[in-house]
Amino acid sequence: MTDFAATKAMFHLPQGMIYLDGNSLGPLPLAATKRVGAMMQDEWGEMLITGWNKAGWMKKSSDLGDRVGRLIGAEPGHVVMGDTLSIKVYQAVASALDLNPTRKVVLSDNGNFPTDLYMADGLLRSLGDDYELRVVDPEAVVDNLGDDIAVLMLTQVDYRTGRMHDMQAITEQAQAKGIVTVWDLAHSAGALPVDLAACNADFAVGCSYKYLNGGPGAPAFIYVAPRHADQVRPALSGWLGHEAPFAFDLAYRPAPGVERMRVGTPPVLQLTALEAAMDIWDMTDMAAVRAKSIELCDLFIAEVEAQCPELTLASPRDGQQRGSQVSFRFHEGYAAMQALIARGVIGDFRAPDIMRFGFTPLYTDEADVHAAVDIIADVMTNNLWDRPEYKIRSAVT
Ligand SMILES: Cc1ncc(COP(=O)(O)O)c(C=O)c1O
Ligand SMILES: Nc1c(O)cccc1C(=O)C[C@H](N)C(=O)O
Repeated sequence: MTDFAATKAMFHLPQGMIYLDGNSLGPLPLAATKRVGAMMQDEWGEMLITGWNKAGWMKKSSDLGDRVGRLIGAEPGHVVMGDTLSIKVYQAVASALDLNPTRKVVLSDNGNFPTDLYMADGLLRSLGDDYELRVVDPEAVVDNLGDDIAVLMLTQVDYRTGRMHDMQAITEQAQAKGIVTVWDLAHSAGALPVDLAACNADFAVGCSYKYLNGGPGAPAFIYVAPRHADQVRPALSGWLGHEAPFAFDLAYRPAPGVERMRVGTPPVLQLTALEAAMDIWDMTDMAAVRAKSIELCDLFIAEVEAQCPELTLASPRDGQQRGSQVSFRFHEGYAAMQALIARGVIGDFRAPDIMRFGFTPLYTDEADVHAAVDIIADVMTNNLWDRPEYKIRSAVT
């Protein structure tokens, strides 16, 4: 059981705004302001360098890794926080390739978030001309699990449409072909129950600024399965992944387990904000979050389809096949989203024509869905999007 009215009261939700973009950046947990303020004052301010020991700054990456790990079905001690997701993708793919040294191909799909493809491409280019990044349609992944594939790198939930890959089935099929798997859980962690251990996943990565509500720039996480954790060789062999960072040895020796995936100094202010967010997650049950998320998404789809025939559903209709977002296609989707934002309904736009809305039961309820749909219907029925100022694209969309 989760008391969603209680969790909603724990966030700062600006007056007059219906926030449907927690799939990109979660809102501020009220306790974070005080907690980060106190950390700055009492720890950074008063303790200075001694804070690393006295305030336990160095342990935060693994303590929080375990708290995030609970939401994604990781074995305790097998998730660590740090760096950006792009970096964690690079590390996971590099280590996965290293476990499969006779093969040279990384397989992914064209629904993946571009940075994952860019990072894999950059890594493979540095390894030599005989390495290849092969990108296929999401529906063609299973048919392309050939004997030459070393690593399968997929994002479980498509950032544009919310379509989900079946992690358990695909992992099993890939491993049967000798392929090592890397799952990006950016749109899964905090959005739906994930069970990495039950899926026998090899590596997983994700970010903490979306559904987890750790704030802009919050650190990423990485999971390495227990059977690989003491075997993998980190490609980014930073000193904090060393067995004895403060021995200052000139030779690199990896730390035991997933700790070796740490690179450099942890972002302590961001980790402190994430602690406040995880206090809320500690009160929740992912099965209840999932049930509520499907209810909210289904309600939104039904109401939008009843009132806005101009919009075409781009997400799977079946809640079990969908993450925690709903996307609609509209030829002037960018302008329509700007018109909505101007009226307090915050979603986002993904090229070429997708209007994307995230549903986050911790702080979004049925009343928000009804209120948002009223405004969407007004914008669509009365063509309120058709104004030149809504067509000027900003740098960040
Ligand atoms: C699937 C996925 N991977 C990676 C990223 C980005 O990673 P980073 O935190 O490095 O910006 C995002 C979103 O920004 C994403 O949706
Ligand atoms: N990480 C972001 C950023 O730094 C700025 C703006 C947006 C983002 C995002 O997270 C985008 C997101 N991954 C997406 O699904 O589109």
